[in-house]
Amino acid sequence: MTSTVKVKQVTIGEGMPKICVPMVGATTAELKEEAEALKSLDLDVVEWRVDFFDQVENIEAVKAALADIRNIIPDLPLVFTFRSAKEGGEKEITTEYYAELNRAAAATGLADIIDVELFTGDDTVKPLVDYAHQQGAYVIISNHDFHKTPPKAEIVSRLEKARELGGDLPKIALMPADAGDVLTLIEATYTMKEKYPDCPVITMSMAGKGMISRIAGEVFGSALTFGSAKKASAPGQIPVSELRTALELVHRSL
Ligand SMILES: O=C1C[C@@](O)(C(=O)O)C[C@@H](O)[C@@H]1O
Repeated sequence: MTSTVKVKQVTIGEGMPKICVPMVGATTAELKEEAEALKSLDLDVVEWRVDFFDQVENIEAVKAALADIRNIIPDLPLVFTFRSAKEGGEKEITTEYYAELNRAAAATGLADIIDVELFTGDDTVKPLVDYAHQQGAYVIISNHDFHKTPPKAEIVSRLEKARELGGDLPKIALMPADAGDVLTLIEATYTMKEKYPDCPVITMSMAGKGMISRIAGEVFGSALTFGSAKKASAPGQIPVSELRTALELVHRSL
């Protein structure tokens, strides 16, 4: 278990939360255009949301698009994410294909971090995490609920489970019904920070009410935050430049 995750020139889990921008293009042409546009933004990490890609069911096409993206942004840390429909993503695929897709991405060596959904099932998650590590990739183990925020103990237990399964970066994104739910997410984040200083976590409360959680990570213990470029991949994300300003404001006050 590492205490920070160092990817290329970026150390996640140290200092200001790192800004991650999702790429949501549907075609290779759109993805290339998006990757080009990212070069002029003040960001730290890029996430390819491959569930938006119209050829996601063709592994060779996915690998080719990954290589194209890599060519355009060779030096930026890249997260490979297939977000399933049940966790707020664009498409549903079989568990078998999910594992195959993520293994193929890890094997290319082009993605620095692979996002694996916690609730895919331990029998799939554990071997996938081990395989990604063997290929030299880090792993985010993630969970999303676009409808509600569970109690604090449940949030902590999911993040702990992600850590136990070998996730380098446990992650959870939850929808708040009210401001109390935002506090619950933040409290769970702080508990993880206190209990496991060796394990950076990524947390966010979504939509407008949850936005505060996307800028307060340095105080409460979330190591990475998602900002939008052209199109947000989840409710509550704010544009990268505003996000940087807010993170710097918090940072300077500490
Ligand atoms: O898991 C996450 C977090 C996220 O859902 C958000 O709320 O910012 C955005 C997704 O692209 C990413 O994979």
